[in-house]
Amino acid sequence: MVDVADAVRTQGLLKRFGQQVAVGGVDLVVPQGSFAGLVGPNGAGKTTTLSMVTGLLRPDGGGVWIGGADVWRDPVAVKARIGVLPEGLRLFERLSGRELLSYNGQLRGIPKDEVARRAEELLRVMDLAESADKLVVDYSTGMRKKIGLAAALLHNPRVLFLDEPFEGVDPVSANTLVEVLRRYTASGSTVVFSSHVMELVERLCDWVSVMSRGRIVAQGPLDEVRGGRSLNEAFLSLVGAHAEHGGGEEGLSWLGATSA
Ligand SMILES: Nc1ncnc2c1ncn2[C@@H]1O[C@H](COP(=O)(O)OP(=O)(O)OP(=O)(O)O)[C@@H](O)[C@H]1O
Repeated sequence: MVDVADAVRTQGLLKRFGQQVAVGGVDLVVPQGSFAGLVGPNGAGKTTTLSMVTGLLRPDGGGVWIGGADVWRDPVAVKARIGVLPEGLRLFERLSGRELLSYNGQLRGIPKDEVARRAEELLRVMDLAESADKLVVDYSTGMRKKIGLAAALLHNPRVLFLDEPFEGVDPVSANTLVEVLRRYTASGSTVVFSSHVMELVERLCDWVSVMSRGRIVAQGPLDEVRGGRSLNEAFLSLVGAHAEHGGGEEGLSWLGATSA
């Protein structure tokens, strides 16, 4: 049964690329109002999962529900409820930050005056007011993440999906992002973000899903998944650090200074 109290739920989500199973039957659950982290080693299937959950990549099997609505049967209704900051963020480079927000708001069908009001507030909160008329192509990595997040928030979605939102973002900008996201979840909205940075997930999240090799290997409230350890220790024991990456200290005997 699909519980509408869940912001996100997938059942048996499956994706193959040729012979390779990238996502092999994922049952992801994120309760409403969570600040949820999706973690896993490189290639675990996080981006592929998030792409299917947000309606960007068609699954080969299984289902996805957001607030109880089927993403692939009812995409228009679902897309009105979600905001997405995808990996490798593609933006309209030849627009200014302000124009980008205005264009996004109009695409979402929000009245022009309201778009302008929200855009100004978002630009101010994101510390982008001074760069609002600069072209996006001239933005730095952190500025791109911030304008991408502003664009994803403009229509006030109920669930926000962020793929590696803090990658390449300096600590000051990261703090700004965190403050905005905290305020957003405090009002009952849900954030789902993927990350490799365990300390960040531990600091921000109250819910964690751990993926390894295309499957969920642990999922639940942060403290339950940690089980009295640091999230990093729990993560390493869950994903089997040595098995997954083909051993640790052995090999590379040629690397480093030698006395010979
Ligand atoms: N378009 C594609 N074509 C072929 N294989 C793909 C494609 N996209 C992903 N894969 C494969 O699917 C697997 C999962 O990739 P995915 O990008 O979802 O992992 P990830 O957990 O997001 O990794 P990372 O942390 O490195 O970003 C990988 O083995 C990857 O090589």
